[in-house]
Amino acid sequence: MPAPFNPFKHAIAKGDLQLGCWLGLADPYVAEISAGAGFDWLLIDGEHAPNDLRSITAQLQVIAARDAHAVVRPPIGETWLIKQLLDAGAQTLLIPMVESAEQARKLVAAVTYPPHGVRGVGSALARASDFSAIGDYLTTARDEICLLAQVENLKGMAELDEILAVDGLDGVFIGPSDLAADMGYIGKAGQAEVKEAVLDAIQRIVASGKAAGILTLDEEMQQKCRALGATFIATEIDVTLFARNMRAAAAKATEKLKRR
Ligand SMILES: O=C(O)C(=O)C[C@H](O)[C@@H](O)CO
Repeated sequence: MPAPFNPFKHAIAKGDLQLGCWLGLADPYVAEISAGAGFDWLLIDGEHAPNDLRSITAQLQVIAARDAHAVVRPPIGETWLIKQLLDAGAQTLLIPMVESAEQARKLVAAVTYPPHGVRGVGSALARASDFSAIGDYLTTARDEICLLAQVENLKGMAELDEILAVDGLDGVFIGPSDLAADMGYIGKAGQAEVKEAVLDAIQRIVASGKAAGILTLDEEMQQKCRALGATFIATEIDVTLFARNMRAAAAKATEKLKRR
């Protein structure tokens, strides 16, 4: 029996749009609710949210029971951390702060078993192999792993063409917030110069034949990125959705019931 089919990997390879939501509340209950909401993919954020291997695993478990696909972002693209996340059952990884082809090649090696890569063999213990129930996991896992690189600073943008030429990399995600900061517009991802750089990068990624992705709450940017051929677009963030609605609810109740 082979490794589980990765619908997200094959969908973005065909150019099929996959709509996603960022999960930063770092809770399996929220992940389960989100997984039933109708998004195609959910980003479990280990970079900016209070996630660790156990909380990421718990979210992988609940999402697996629904139709959404889990994408995991580690805080950094370290080989040992990638090994742990893949063994925990993550099949799609979004690696932040990729800024060179050499770095991208090391990431490809980290998700590939020897002799072509350096992923450590531990499938006997791993949720990824259904605890050894998937007999052909070791020889089929790589075919269903989707590796995505985040390019989100000026160095990475300058190296984008070389990064796109790396075999084994499925797609490139442009991070508008970090890119804006490195361009000198911190907190201003909507700055015209930033938007122009993002759209140019999306166009180059699509032209290279790899999948292009982004997270943007700006509906105009979502439409423009899709029009350029972006296939994995995150349109919401659970933290901002929750915080915004909680504040609005408190204000509404205060307005109606408590005259200060
Ligand atoms: O740079 C970006 O934009 C991203 O990588 C997304 C952010 O990390 C995410 O936390 C939303 O701000």
